[in-house]
Amino acid sequence: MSCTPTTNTLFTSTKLGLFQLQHQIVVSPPSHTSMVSVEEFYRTCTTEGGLVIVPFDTNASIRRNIPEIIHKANGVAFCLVDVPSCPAESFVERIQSCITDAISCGYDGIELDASQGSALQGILFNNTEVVSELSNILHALTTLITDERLGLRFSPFSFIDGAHTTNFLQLYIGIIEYLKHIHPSLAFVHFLGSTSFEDFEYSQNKSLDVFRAAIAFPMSMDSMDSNGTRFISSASYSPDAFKLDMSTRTGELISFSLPSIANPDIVSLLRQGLPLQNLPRVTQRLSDILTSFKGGKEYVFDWDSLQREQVLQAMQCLGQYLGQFEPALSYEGTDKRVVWRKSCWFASEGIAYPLLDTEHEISKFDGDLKDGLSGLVALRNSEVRASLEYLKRVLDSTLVSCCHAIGLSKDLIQRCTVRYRIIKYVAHAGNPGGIGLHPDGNLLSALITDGPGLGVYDFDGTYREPGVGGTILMGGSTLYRWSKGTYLPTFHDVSIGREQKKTSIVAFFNLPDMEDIPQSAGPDTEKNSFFHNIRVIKEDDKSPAGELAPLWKTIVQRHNLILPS
Ligand SMILES: O=C(O)CCC(=O)C(=O)O
Ligand SMILES: [Fe+2]
Repeated sequence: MSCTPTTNTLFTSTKLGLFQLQHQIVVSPPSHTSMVSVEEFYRTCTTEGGLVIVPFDTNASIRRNIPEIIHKANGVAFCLVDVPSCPAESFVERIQSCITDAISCGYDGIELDASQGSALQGILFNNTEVVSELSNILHALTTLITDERLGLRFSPFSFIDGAHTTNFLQLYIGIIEYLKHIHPSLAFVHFLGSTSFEDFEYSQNKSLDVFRAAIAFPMSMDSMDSNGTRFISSASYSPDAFKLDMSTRTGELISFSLPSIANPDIVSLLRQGLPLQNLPRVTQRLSDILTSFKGGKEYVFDWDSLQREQVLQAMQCLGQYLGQFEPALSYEGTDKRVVWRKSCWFASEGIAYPLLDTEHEISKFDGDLKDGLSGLVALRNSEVRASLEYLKRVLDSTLVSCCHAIGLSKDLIQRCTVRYRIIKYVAHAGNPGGIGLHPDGNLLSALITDGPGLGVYDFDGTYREPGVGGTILMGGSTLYRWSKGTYLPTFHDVSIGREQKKTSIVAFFNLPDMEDIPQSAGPDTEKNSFFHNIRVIKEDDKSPAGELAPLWKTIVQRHNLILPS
């Protein structure tokens, strides 16, 4: 991740509302990361006279200190305000009090958060009159702050209550038109085109051009002047993307969120064309994932206590919902074991995309349609949907880290799809049962389970039972094939006792079907792509003479297994 030193307009002085900035890079650390010390971060953040956006901190003494630290480094400090889960009736009052407080702490301006998960986004998009609702809210704030000190943050590609509002493009264009006409001196609009997960930002790979163009109109995008409302974009930029010279093309400000945490001197690194670092914790995790997958072992992402509580609550909700299903027999594994289970599945176009909710869309996925249709019915239950969306976020976040670890290209990650199966195991007519030993037939699986039963069989002969306590990541047989044997699939089974009940959710992350896929660099230098055909892979996985045969042989030998023929 390095590039030649840049001399583009990114590093020229520019106006933002009342302020003169020394460059066009915006530092906007996310609020959810556990920073070692918030104050320490801003102390080491070399703003070089740029804009720094600071999430509103509930700790009053931190709130008071940060603007002064930023001002000492010649920066301009805006405070990002949101009142999480605030009901619509008290929103204006609560946000007014945050703004008053932030101004008294010495912030130069305010960024109102209307991005995914914010109270304002919820209020606006649950309202049929989005623009008039926004107009009322902004009107109530003008007594506290002038437009020149105010910005707004949006994430247009995110979803609300599980789906995009049907006409979201028109809605955002409507908002921009309104802002241009009624609040022409608004400092900026900040559009996010990426989602922040625990370790990495995930680009939605959708262009923000339509919003850029709406702000610039009637001028063209590349002649956007710096006097009016500025456009700030945030789209998981890496220094490589700077070769595109975005800022020169559009005159916009470029915002960095998650990468700034590990690189508080990001402005100077970008100026010098130096690579950005990952946090030491992330670097260590990527290396541990690689080691695990090279040995065919699972990798577990631990939960903190809050996450554990939320995960188990969501799992309980899914378990209860599945309780009403008719049980069905699982497929026969290699060892002919079967288990009664209640199950359905959900699909999404990819990481950070909404769960699909039409039969037409899910029918393209590799999975039995009957269970897929049960999934569509489940999504109509708002509690179930909320639990699924929460778990999807947890699972997606671990998948993103694994993709980085195994070196899946940005483009290829975007083309992969995910199917989420929820399973409740029930006693098999009073008899113990299970799912036979197998590797999953896809690229990567992320699994959360609320009880014991999962067993992992290592190539070195060790057996482990990773259970409740973390998100379990396993390589599949497609990862083995795609990586030309560099990563081994994780062989596992499920054993369910007489009285035992357990609920699991498995995210099956896979390459696009029936397409040529570029392969990772491996020992075979001649063949750099392979044709991915799920059906052929699944057949070959089961065949005693297939590509997995030597792997089966090792597992059977090392674990002294006798598989029924
Ligand atoms: O439920 C579990 O613990 C594992 C499920 C599994 O291996 C599968 O569905 O492929
Ligand atoms: Fe499995």
